[in-house]
Amino acid sequence: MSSPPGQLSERVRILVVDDQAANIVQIRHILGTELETFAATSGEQALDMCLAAPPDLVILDMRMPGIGGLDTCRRLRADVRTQAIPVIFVTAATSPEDEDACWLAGGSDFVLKPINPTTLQNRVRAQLTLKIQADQLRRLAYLDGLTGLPNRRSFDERFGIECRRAFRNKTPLSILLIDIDYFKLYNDHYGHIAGDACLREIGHCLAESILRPGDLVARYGGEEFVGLLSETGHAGALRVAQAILDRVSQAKLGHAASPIGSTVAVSIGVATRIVQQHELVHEACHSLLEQADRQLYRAKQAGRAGAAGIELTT
Ligand SMILES: Nc1nc2c(ncn2[C@@H]2O[C@H](COP(=O)(O)OP(=O)(O)OP(=O)(O)O)[C@@H](O)[C@H]2O)c(=O)[nH]1
Repeated sequence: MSSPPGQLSERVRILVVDDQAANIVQIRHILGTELETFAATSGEQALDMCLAAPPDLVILDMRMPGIGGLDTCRRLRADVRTQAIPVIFVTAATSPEDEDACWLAGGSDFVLKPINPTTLQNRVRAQLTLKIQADQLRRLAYLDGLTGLPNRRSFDERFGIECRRAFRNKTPLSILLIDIDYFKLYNDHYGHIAGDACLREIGHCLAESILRPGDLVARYGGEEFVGLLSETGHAGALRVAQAILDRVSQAKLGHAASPIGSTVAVSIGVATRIVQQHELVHEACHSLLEQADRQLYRAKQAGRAGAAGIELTT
């Protein structure tokens, strides 16, 4: 399959799902070797594969034993981890009801059997082009352009999800607010371009210190970053804060204008809480952020280059 220049240059992965091995072979042959294809022979297997490593496109046989193509598509759409994967149905059915069922299940397009190779190639190309563009937009919307870390919007969305999870499971949730010390003086002394490079370097230090898969580190705004540590009690959060202080200190980024030392340092405010049954989740989480901000202020007042924390038990 030859792709339009510049459109499908990324290495894309396509999952072909059909209970008949011969159909899988035919589709893979039509798509050629330029695109990476892999196969599943049931809806159940396809769902597992999509969760383990989401493909860029699923080509799905409508009628299969087990959960079938329509149900497989519905389940992909119902899960946030897989809902953005486009699905092209392959179907022998031609009635308007069957067509409708494909769209209603969340299909992006469909191709009739017997498969016309050119039709399949063109529809695959169209869906992949849209998917790549949508991925790029998502990246722009959710990543901070300067540091490459998740941005404030990513944090806000994840914070809401983690607050509700912490409330359901009665597990502690910790927030770290991290602020570069005397960053205005850094900018004044070295200039804004060096300031931007410093922000990138600190972002890198944070990403290396906040390591658990469920954790998130994001740029909160300006020279402030935020760490979200799910299922983490106060002692654990203070340990992560110390790891950040150590990592930033090891980076030895010169700060000749700093009143407190010769290298860039950060201050960290830490707050931990278990959301109680009687509380409104939204308010409890808002107060967690507020408390982390107060602790950051305390860390600054205490001389900077350190952390202050509070464990909230209401
Ligand atoms: N280079 C650069 N500077 C930024 C960016 N965002 C915010 N800043 C600067 O960060 C500085 C923050 O200064 P302040 O809030 O006064 O705090 P500070 O100098 O770090 O002092 P303390 O926080 O009290 O230790 C300001 O000079 C902002 O212009 C950015 O994206 N790039």
